[in-house]
Amino acid sequence: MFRSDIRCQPLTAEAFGPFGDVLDCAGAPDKMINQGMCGRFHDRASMEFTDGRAGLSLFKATPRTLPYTLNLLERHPKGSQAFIPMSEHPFLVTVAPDEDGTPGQPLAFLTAPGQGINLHRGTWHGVLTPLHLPGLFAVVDRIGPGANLQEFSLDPPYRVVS
Ligand SMILES: NC(=O)N[C@@H](O)C(=O)O
Ligand code: NI
Repeated sequence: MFRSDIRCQPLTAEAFGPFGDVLDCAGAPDKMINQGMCGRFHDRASMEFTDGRAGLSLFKATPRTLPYTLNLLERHPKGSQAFIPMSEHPFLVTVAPDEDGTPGQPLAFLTAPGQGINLHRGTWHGVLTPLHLPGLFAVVDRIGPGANLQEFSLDPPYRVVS
């Protein structure tokens, strides 16, 4: 029993703007560095780490398959969270607007190969959801005291479809 289906859409900066930043090398670099041998796509994420600091972690997550049962959303009130894939595979990103402290209608995005995301502080999201092995990601998020995780169970769940 599902509440409804959510159809995946391609991840674009415009559609994802209310929820976070898209990290990719679209278009021309902001600057060429290293004697012209490297394009720098400069300062592309709006990161926050309230009462804490930035941490860099590696996640090795189990790949899921579509259709995907979305039964949990969470958010981090004290910090942003960036997921940078360490393989050129698309992954699933699920987010939802906040409606008076609970998540509204979720949206589902499929990344293009090589795209990463930075979730803005407090954005409702599904947990990291790779669709292919190795499920390896670099993650930049808040390291600090106190709780930084609010979870919301979706019962009945949504079904995310391609
Ligand atoms: N809990 C944790 O470190 N990861 C989650 O926040 C997630 O969004 O995957
Ligand atoms: Ni998270």
